[in-house]
Amino acid sequence: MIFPEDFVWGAATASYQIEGAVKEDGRGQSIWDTFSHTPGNVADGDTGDVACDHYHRYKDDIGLMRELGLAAYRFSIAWPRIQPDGEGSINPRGLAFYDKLVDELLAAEISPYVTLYHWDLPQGLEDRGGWANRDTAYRFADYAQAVHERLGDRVSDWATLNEPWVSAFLGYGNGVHAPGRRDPAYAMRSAHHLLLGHGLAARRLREGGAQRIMLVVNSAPVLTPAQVNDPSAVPDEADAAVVHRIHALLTRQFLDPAVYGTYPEEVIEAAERNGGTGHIQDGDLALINAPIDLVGVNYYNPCVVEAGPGLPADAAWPGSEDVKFATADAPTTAMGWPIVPDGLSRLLVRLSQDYPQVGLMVTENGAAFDDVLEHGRVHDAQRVAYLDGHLREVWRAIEAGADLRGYLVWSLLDNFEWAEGYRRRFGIVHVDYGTQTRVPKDSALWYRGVIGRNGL
Ligand SMILES: N=[N+]=NCCCCNC(=O)[C@@H]1[C@H]2[C@H](O)[C@@H](O)[C@H](O)[C@@H](CO)[C@@H]12
Repeated sequence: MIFPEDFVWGAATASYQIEGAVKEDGRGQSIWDTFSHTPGNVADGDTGDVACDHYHRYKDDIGLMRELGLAAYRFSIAWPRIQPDGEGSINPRGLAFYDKLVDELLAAEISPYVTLYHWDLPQGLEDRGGWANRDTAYRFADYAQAVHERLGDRVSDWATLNEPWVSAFLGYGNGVHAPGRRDPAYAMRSAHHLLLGHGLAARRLREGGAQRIMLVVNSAPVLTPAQVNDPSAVPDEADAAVVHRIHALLTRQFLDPAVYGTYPEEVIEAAERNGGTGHIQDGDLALINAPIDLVGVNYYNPCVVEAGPGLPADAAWPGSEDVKFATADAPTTAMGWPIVPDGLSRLLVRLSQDYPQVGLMVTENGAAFDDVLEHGRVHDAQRVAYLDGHLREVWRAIEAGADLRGYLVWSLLDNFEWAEGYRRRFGIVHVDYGTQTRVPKDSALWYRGVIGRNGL
C-alpha cells in the first residue's frame, strides 16, 4: 500500500501535555493549571507542571523527530504564554519560545503545523466567563492574529481549535475536563462561542496571508453495536434516529457551521431544551463560515449507540438524554476504547462526501497501551498493530476517493493525558518522567519505516 507522493507523515502533541515550565518566562495560569491542581480532578494528583519538560528539551525532541523522518510536527501554542491574562499586551518571552521552536523545526526540514487552541485557556478569561462568555471569541481572534503576525512568515498550516466538542462538553458540560463546570446550557453556549472564535480567527489568519487553515475535530462514525462489525446491518427506526442525532451533535454541530454556515436542527433543539438559543446572534453563522482549506480529523474509535436509557443527568450531553452509549464487540486500548480500524475509513469516506469542498487530514490517531520499558526497549506490538490497521484504512479511504492530505500520529511523546494524568501512555516515544529520558518504542521504529517507504 503506497500512499500519494505528497502525503504528509507526522506526529502531534499539545502545549499543556508536554511543555512543563508553567511559570517560566512570564507564562500566565491556564484553566488546566487550576483544574489539575484541584484535588480529585486528575488521576494520581498529576499536573502539567513539568510534563515532558519540552520547554527546555525541544531541540533534542526535534532531533528525535528528524531521526524518525517526520515531515510535519503538529504542536499547540499555549495562549497563556502569549497573553498571560488572555488579552492585552503580548509577552515577548512567550512568543520567543515558539519563534525558536519553529526555526528549529525548519532547520530540521520539518513543517510546523500550529494549533492555536488545545484547551489551555488563560485563567483570566475563565474568570470572566470563559467560552460561555461571547467576548472570549473575540479575545481568541486577537491572540490568533498576534501569533500569526510573528510566525506567519514561516508557518503555512494553521489549526484554530482542537476538538471544540471536548472543550465545550467535557469542560462545561460534564466537568471531566477543565474548567470542570457542569451546566448543559453553558456547554451549548461554549460550543457556539468556540465556533465563533474559530470563524473570527480564521478571518484574521486569512487576512494575514495564512496559506492553509483548518478546524480540528474529534469525530467518529456513529454506529449501532451490530453495525460495528457488520456495515450492512440495518438499525431499527429508534436506533437509526439516535445514530442520526448523535452524528449531528458530535460532528455536524461543528463542521456544518464551519463549512456551510448552518446548524443542524438537532443542535437548535438541544439548545432550546438547554438554556435557549439567545446566544446565537444574527450574523454569527456567517462569521463562523469563514473559508477553510482542511478539516483535521482526530479519530480514536467509533461512537456506539442505541436507543435506550441515557447517561446519568450529570454525565449526559445535551441531546443525548435518551441515548445508550453501548460497547463494541472489539478489543480495547488501555483507555477502554474499542479498536475498530475500519471505523476510520468509514468516517473519512463519509466526511469526504458530506464536505467535498475541503481536504481532510488525520490530525490525531493513536492508542494507549500499558507499555513496559525493559532493557532499553519498549516492544509495543499492540500499538504497531493499532497503527498498521488504521493506516490501512486511511489508504482505503484514499482509494475510495477521499482527499486525504496526511496522517499525524498521536502522539510523538508519552505525555499528560488530561484527567488520566501520566498513567496513560499514547507516545511512540517512551518518556521516563523521573529522568526525562526519551526511548523510541518499537512503534516509532516501525513508523520510521512506513515514512521511508511512504506506505505499508
Ligand atoms: N470513548 N471515547 N473517547 C474518544 C475520545 C474522546 C475525546 N478525546 C480525544 O479525542 C483526545 C484527543 C486530544 O486532542 C488529545 O489531547 C488527547 O491526548 C487524545 C487522547 O485522549 C485525544
